[in-house]
Amino acid sequence: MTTVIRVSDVSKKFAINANKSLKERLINARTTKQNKSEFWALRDIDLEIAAGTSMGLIGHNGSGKSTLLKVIGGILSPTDGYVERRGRLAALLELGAGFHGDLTGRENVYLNASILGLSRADTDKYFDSIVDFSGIEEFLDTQVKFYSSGMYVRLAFSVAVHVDPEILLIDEVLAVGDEAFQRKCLDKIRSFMREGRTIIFVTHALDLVRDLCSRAVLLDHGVMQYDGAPTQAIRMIRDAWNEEAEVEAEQAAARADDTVTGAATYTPMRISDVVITDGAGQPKDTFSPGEPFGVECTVTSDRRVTDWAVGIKIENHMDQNCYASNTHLMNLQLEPIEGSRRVSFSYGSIPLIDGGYHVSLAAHGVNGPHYARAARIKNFKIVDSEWQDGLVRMPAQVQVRPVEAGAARAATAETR
Ligand SMILES: Nc1ncnc2c1ncn2[C@@H]1O[C@H](COP(=O)(O)OP(=O)(O)OP(=O)(O)O)[C@@H](O)[C@H]1O
Repeated sequence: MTTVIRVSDVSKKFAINANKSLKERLINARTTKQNKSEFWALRDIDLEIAAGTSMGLIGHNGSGKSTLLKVIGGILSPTDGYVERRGRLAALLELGAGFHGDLTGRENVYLNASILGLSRADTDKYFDSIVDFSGIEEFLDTQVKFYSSGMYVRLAFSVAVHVDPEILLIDEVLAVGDEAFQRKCLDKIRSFMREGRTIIFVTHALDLVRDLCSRAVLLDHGVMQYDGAPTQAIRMIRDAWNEEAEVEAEQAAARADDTVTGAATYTPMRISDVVITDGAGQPKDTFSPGEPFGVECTVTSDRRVTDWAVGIKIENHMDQNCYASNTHLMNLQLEPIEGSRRVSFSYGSIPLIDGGYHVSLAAHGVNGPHYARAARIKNFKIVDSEWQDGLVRMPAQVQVRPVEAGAARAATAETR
């Protein structure tokens, strides 16, 4: 396998100026040096990237992904170490980079294409196709400073993929395009991959990394935490998010005792001793999809309340609501409460996909006010070796059979 990019022992340091404004800088000109602090955005990164690799760079905000992509693209030079590249490279790094605001879209196509190494004659040849792909023909003679961010990206992506790059670097910019254009870009990226080109992209869309990449690099505070299979990198980042969520949950739990709200009539209730279980009362926090699952809590009311219900909600790490219900919707008529009640929700199976989840509970009137909330009070994890998109894990039977009699045998597959 030919190596097209080699990143050797790369570190990148930025100087951060404490004097933010020009005025501050002028006033403190003499002490500028003292007001500068250093910050390492990347530390000791080594990567060898073979031709045809599709690699995703993932990590939390500020972990160094864009910096690494810029260093790979030669837009930033490393403080230590070096980068070697082989082959024509096109990069979509920052919105509008490579574009001149006062020039029209048409003029920028020529300018940008020449920066990316395409001759005037070749640009003439590809021009119609570039414009056609971008879908912004009617704005071609408008200065790009009047473009929306989506229009910028449409034109920039279109130029980048028409200059016949062997290496394509893409930062999060595609996210600003509308859904139809994003789909078109992804189709183009897939066809680039089939042609054996090398693609490196930065994204927060983990599903995309799983779908498109053969390799993923996980950065954490500028340090490479993992380099390998996308599924493992995604699991590691989700675990890190879960840990953060657990800290939040602990803080929420600490507050839960006094998370009592009422409408005009204040009715103090408390939710405490929340446990995630195996559906039969045993504490458990990691499940396979389809396993029994349960949540228990104690609801306490200092005074008699006749109209009450308990609600439960499960959200994923993207804050998407995966499930919500309450005892009233489950047709359970609760006896009036005064004192404490142990409430347990049991489910025969938990049909969610691999990932981390948060459980929230609430006590409220059947149609009325909230008496107590315990938001994101507990977390649990679903671990699944088979990857699926969406929210729910649906057991499936698939059969592919020949239409012509006797042509081939039917293929069947089953997931539980
Ligand atoms: N030109 C710069 N001068 C000073 N600090 C910088 C500069 N560029 C980036 N940084 C800092 O370096 C760190 C890494 O930034 P970078 O943009 O590479 O992170 P990222 O992982 O791409 O983040 P995000 O997911 O938010 O886009 C951040 O703390 C950022 O503030």
